[in-house]
Amino acid sequence: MSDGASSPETTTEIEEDPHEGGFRAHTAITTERGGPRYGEFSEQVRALMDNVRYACPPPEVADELIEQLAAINEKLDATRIDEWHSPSGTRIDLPARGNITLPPFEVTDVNDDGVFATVTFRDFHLGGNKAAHGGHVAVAFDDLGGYASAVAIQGVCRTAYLTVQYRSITPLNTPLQAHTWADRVDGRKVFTKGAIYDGDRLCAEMDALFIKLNPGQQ
Ligand SMILES: CCCCCCCC/C=C\CCCCCCCC(=O)SCCNC(=O)CCNC(=O)[C@H](O)C(C)(C)COP(=O)(O)OP(=O)(O)OC[C@H]1O[C@@H](n2cnc3c(N)ncnc32)[C@H](O)[C@@H]1OP(=O)(O)O
Repeated sequence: MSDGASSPETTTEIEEDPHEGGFRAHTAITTERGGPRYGEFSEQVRALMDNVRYACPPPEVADELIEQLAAINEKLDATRIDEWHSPSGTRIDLPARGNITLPPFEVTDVNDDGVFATVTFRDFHLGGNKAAHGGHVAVAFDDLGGYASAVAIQGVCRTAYLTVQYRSITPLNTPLQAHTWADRVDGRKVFTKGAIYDGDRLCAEMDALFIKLNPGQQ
């Protein structure tokens, strides 16, 4: 991420972030939560999902995997904490801020023209016939569009609507160029656009409205 990037209202200490609503008006930004290997941990989870998407385990392997996965889930369950303190979504040093539910993206620049990122849809984002699932494309746009809106209006926003035009196949396992930008700001409303390219080829476009949250808004 560029050093001079403007950022929405942020906080590094959760204690400084009074929680007044169901969706915080501040975004925690961290680089240490979850420890130095949280990125590797996330990547192992993505690899697991990639493998599961294409796995056809014979019954005896399924028996073994179920036991191992149950043990892993028990261990993970014991480490669960609340949404506001969890590393996922706050680790700006990691792909998709360490949120494994998002298509992994790396923000390459944030400037007056918006947010620029490289996004890679994985095997587990398969829709069909080697193309990314349209819903996952929308997920990438929602997060990166929310980011561009937050930067433009200096506060966390919620999506009011989001339309995607699927112009051509969005390939898997290919670093794609994503760009989202605030096209127009009108009070709390941020009309935001976006595009994802595979080289010169336009894969998808976004047209969305994000609304800045009022203080304490649920
Ligand atoms: C240096 C490092 C920096 C790093 C920084 C990293 C930080 C990154 C920052 C950030 C990244 C994270 C990004 C995440 C993004 C994800 C976002 C989501 O997925 S949100 C979940 C899905 N969305 C919902 O669940 C919303 C459900 N809907 C609602 O809650 C409400 O309807 C809401 C908030 C959208 C609006 O409700 P109201 O009560 O606040 O406001 P009202 O008065 O209804 O609307 C305000 C204006 O907007 C128009 N409006 C509202 N909805 C509209 C619609 N669907 N279409 C057209 N206009 C609409 C209205 O007509 C009104 O316009 P008039 O002011 O009168 O001109």
